Amino acid sequence: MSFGSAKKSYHEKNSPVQAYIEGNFSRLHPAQQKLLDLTLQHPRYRMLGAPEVIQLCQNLIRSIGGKRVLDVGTFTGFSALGWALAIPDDGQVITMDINEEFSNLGKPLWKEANVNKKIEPRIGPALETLDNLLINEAGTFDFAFIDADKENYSNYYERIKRLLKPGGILAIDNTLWSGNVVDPIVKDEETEAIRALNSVVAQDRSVNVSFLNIADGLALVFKPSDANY
Ligand SMILES: C[S@@+](CC[C@H](N)C(=O)[O-])C[C@H]1O[C@@H](n2cnc3c(N)ncnc32)[C@H](O)[C@@H]1O
Repeated sequence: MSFGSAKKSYHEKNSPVQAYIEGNFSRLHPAQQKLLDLTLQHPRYRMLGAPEVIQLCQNLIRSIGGKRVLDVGTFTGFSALGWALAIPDDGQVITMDINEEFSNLGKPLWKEANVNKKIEPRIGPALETLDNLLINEAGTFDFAFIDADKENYSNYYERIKRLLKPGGILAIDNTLWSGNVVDPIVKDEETEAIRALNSVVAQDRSVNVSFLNIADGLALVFKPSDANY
């Protein structure tokens, strides 16, 4: 089996199907489009979240009336901007990264979209930020997006389940990892970490799940409205 084409970066794919979907259904705010264009010039642009994943998650946030969002992995702030645009004025996005500089690209666009006051960057290892939030804010978040270091995906999952409100939604990005998760030859640490997380999610009967073959793979985890954890 060949995974050659699947291993191309999502942002380098340019199929007619993708062009059709983007051409007809993309609803990026002008500030999102600017940040997308700017980030694509960044040397590490491959880390950028896929626009249709961001749009899907924005729609989920709007549908559940989400106000408080956790964003694990800020990079240039493209995902954080999406969540901030989807929540009301009194909402809050806590976005986490170990690198403070990446988000300097996005901050002027957060301001341009007039959502900067809703976004709170927390610099440092996301695991520490989540542990600190667990002290007083368990069960208070409507939506979370995991998109940082793959080795910690299972740790993020376990913490975020408790930080979400009953009825809250968690989206986990890159769960296909360019197809590597189904390629038995690939055994690097990141691939193994994503496989381990996928296996935990697949077997976790305390949540509802959907695994989407969109962009680089997206696992959606729904905390039931009667959850008691
Ligand atoms: C894939 S990028 C995030 C992309 C962003 N969500 C978007 O939609 O454009 C991953 C980010 O996670 C950050 N990161 C890596 N390890 C981390 C850690 N232990 N704690 C917090 N952030 C981390 C990296 O610095 C990088 O900016």
